[in-house]
Amino acid sequence: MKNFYWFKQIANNGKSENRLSLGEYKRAVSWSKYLVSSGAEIKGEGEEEWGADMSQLFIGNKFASGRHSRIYRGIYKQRDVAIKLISQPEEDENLASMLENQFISEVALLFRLRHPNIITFFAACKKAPVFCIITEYLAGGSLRKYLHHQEPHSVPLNLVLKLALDIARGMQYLHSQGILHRDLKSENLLLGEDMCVKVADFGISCLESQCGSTKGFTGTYRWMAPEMIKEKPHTKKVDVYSFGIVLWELLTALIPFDNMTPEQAAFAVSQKNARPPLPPACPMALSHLINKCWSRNPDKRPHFDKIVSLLKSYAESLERDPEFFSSFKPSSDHTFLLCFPKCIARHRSASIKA
Ligand SMILES: Nc1ncnc2c1ncn2[C@@H]1O[C@H](COP(=O)(O)OP(=O)(O)OP(=O)(O)O)[C@@H](O)[C@H]1O
Repeated sequence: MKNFYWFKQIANNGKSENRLSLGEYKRAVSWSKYLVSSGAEIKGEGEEEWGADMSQLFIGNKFASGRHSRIYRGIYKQRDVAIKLISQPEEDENLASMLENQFISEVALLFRLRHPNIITFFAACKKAPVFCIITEYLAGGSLRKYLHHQEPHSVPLNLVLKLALDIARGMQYLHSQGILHRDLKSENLLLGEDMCVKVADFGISCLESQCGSTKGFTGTYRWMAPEMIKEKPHTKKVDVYSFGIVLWELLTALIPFDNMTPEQAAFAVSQKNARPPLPPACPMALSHLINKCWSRNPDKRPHFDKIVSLLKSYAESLERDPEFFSSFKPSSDHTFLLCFPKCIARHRSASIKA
């Protein structure tokens, strides 16, 4: 009875497409029985703050999967939510304890984050071997899915800048909180209303003061900074590298290194300093920024504060003048990012005089 109550379908006016298939229902029940049997029991560090009130949770369809998770739509306290269920495998103790640690760390980080470009966390529940994380549901799906449906090189520049600015603002906030994301990629960027992007999936994120080695992490090589591929000590700048790759994705709508396996891409990036090819039509200002972001030397990569002010000025300039990018050429020296946005103001007054 309790199971039935907990897994009450999302009604949606009784439309059949919102019903769980028998297989999905059985799987959901099998993963959830542990949660249900614990009721709304509150245990463990911090759980009194983030522990879900199970009587308010309704699970609907499974709509996505991660490597060790299944993501369901649902309703929590009358809000549309996504429920990530993570199940520990019985047969692999190491993986089970890694997943538990990831869950604890993801919840602890999400709990303290509040920003329009970061996914909103509502609650979580923990009853080994199943854990759940309840967040706002973002109807637009992942940025990767969106790009997959676009023709290559077809996303308009004003949209590229808007999306990039949302991501950069989310990352600027994250870094201001002393947090490294470490798995920034288009799959972990979700689209909400009005094409607003939100950063999600904090499974391998860490507080800068506590980031240990990445040994054993299965991050995503195509987006991964060379120092992280080499399992060397790393800083916030690993996210700036990944942001450079995401910016390239926005401009091309392609998957980075799609002619290589992830391992080949990792080798090419870390050993041969390979990067995805910049499209010939890429505005020089953006190729300059991307090149800075994915520099081999982390110190040469700009901070998100700089990236945000740069993208904001580009977006404003493009709105005022649709030809802005064809005339604007950033200086190739390293002072460009440092003197920005004065450089743009100087450039604009020079071109007005000319
Ligand atoms: N809140 C949400 N709203 C809409 N879609 C979501 C939401 N959360 C997750 N998704 C979808 O589910 C996919 C997987 O989610 P997520 O990355 O959080 O799972 P994961 O287990 O950490 O995956 P992996 O470890 O394999 O990267 C996302 O790429 C996205 O398509």
